[in-house]
Amino acid sequence: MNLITLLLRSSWKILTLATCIGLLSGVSTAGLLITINTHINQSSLRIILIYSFIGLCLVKFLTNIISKYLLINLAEKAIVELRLTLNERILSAPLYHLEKLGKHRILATLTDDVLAISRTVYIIPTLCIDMTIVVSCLLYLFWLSPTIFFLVVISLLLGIFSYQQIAYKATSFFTLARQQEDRLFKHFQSITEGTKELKLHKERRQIFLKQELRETAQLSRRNNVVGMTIFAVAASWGNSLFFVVVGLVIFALPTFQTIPNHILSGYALTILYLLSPLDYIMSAVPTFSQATVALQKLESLKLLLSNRCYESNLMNWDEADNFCYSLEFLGITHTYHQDSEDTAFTLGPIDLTVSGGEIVFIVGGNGSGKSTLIKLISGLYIPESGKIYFNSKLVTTENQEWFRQHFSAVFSDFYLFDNLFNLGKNIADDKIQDYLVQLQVDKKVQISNGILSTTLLSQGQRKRLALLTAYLEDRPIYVFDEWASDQDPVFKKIFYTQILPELKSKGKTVIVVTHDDQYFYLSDRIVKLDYGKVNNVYKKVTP
Ligand SMILES: Nc1ncnc2c1ncn2[C@@H]1O[C@H](COP(=O)(O)OP(=O)(O)OP(=O)(O)O)[C@@H](O)[C@H]1O
Repeated sequence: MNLITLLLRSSWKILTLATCIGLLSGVSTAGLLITINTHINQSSLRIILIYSFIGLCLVKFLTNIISKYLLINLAEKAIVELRLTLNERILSAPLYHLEKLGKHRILATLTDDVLAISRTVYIIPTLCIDMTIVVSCLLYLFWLSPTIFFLVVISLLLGIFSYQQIAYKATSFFTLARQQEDRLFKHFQSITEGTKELKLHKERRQIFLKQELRETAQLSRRNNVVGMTIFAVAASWGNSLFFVVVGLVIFALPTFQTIPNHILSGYALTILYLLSPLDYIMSAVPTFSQATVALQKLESLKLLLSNRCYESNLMNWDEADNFCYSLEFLGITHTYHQDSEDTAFTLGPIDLTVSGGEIVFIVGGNGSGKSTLIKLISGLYIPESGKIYFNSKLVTTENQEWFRQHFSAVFSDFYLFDNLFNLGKNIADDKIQDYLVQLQVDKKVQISNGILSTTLLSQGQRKRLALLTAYLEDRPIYVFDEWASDQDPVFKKIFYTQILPELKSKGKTVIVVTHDDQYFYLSDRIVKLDYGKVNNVYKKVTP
């Protein structure tokens, strides 16, 4: 995808209209130059020239404004669409792919790359008009004298070719600078997520600021400066080349053959006029190069290309079932591929069948694969091998999105949304208030129009609100990843002895990752994991 297709996709009609009006603006500029040159080479003042001059000034003024207005609108639309598409694609990309990229790369893309592309889109309006001016002026020069025109064009091509060679070198520095940006965002993430640790440890903070952050920022700055300087040199070279052409036309050519005065003045006037639009075009090239680097980055992250997943999200699925009769996993596996395959972790193959209304506990030591298993179970990871059947229906890449809609989950690294309306359900505030009382957070949080008054709470309280969200979702399968680990003993007991049995009595399937062995007896089944393999499946344990 390049910038032009991005703009074309936004609205090709506006682009065509703006280009036509821009063309008119360019032609009126050439007309103005012709009028001025004709007047300079005439002894008497002709009224028609004055009217033409005024008329062309007016056309140039109006077409300039209209064309720029249309293109600015188009540019804004393209940027909004790029932002929205990018966010949609991120959400539809496979979770494992996003985890591998890391938050810092995704943030760098959403901020830096979008900004680099936006900057380009903003200069496009003036660029289009300037290009039409250049083309119209060149046509005028051809009309004045085809022979001199070819001389000018050869010099121009020479200039463009040498400029391109230099520009190519400069782009490689922009690519290096962009790589540093990813590292820079990783440092920003350390600052926002590691504030407490950095505040507490002076030496760590200073080493981080001076060695890591400053070094990366300097490296990025240096590469950008080198790239920009190369472009500045190239632009000056191109500019000087034009004066060389003017010199050749005015001083050198007349010594070989007689050239009429109106042609000489026409050439000098037009070439000098061309300097300004050409300068703008040349100064726009670095911005274009940075945008190209940004677009290449987007494509290398495979965010714009994950069409398959994206389209599967847009397909119309059957309504999600409201009961889980059976959930079968046959030989499912997942591997976290590492640079060295020796350290890669593989979960599975796992065979497991869960029925509706069953409470299953998943237990095991740290790093045994419990969280990975529930990501596979809930359809967030696509199994590398094996099959999943939900209510006897085979789950495939195409209906993965539909499958996921049967789960409500509170993960250990959950995110709490304050707007409960985005659940797509119309639930009265009074009902939610009752739940807040049951969860003992009513003194801290109020609900108004489906929005929680605050989410700035203790981790245990936030988890209770996440549980409330899951409750309201009212889906057939519930998944809790160490939900009770942050709860006080009283509420932990309420969770295991009241909330879980209540869900079960409603026919919900409940899958709980837990270390709380004193409550193991409440489960219908315990799946014990040991380094990615199912070690044991215990049937109901008695207290
Ligand atoms: N995104 C990831 N990329 C690479 N490896 C990962 C990733 N997530 C987990 N792992 C590895 O997979 C293994 C299992 O991790 P997992 O989080 O599933 O374990 P767990 O049983 O939930 O552990 P804990 O009880 O500590 O939460 C670990 O060895 C971990 O290093």
